[in-house]
Amino acid sequence: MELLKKRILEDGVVIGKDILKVDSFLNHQIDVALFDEIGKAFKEYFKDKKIDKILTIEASGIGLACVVAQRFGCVPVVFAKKTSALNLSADVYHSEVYSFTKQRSYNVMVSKKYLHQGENILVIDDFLANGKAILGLSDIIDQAGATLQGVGIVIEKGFQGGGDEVRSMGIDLKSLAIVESMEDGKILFREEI
Ligand SMILES: O=P(O)(O)OC[C@H]1O[C@H](OP(=O)(O)OP(=O)(O)O)[C@H](O)[C@@H]1O
Ligand SMILES: O=c1[nH]c(=O)c2nc[nH]c2[nH]1
Repeated sequence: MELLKKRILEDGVVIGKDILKVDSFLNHQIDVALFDEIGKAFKEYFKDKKIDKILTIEASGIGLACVVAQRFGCVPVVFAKKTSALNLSADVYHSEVYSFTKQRSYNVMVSKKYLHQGENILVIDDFLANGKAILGLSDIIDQAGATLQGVGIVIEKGFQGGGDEVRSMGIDLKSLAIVESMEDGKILFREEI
């Protein structure tokens, strides 16, 4: 998505070897007009799929999942929770997810009330790095007996390998921008085939 790549080059900041900071438009302050374009791009890619629900993981995926859901007839958005709470049902699907940015594991949970056997699920998230978040969500979808129809990611860091692992599992993964390298702070994108 050219608009997104241009924005990453203009406003993205490389931290160390492998963190791309895009919090001025993607995951802290949010550019709603850009989100709308992102929603359109995912709808265009997944337009032939029947989608009953969108699944994401808190926190950064939630806003994106909502704009994508609007493009699929306002299907429900469900997000996996990273911490337990008094208002979370005890009857949950759960999976262990290691957070690359927080450097710790979470037992992420989705109430059994909100994912059902036979449902067609589109997973949406802001970043794909080592792939742990997507593998955890895929595991939860399997536990529910639902079907993972595809995964939409805004920024994949191709050099961390998670995206290629997800593709090798036969999952239909669409990343709107794939960063191939960030050496010396210079962002290079993977050529699209
Ligand atoms: O492919 P992975 O290695 O799993 O990395 C990608 C995940 O990391 C980020 O979540 P983070 O844990 O930073 O939480 P946040 O959404 O609260 O920022 C991002 O939102 C993805 O969910
Ligand atoms: O803002 C972010 N930048 C990153 O490089 C990253 N990797 C996983 N999750 C991420 N979030």
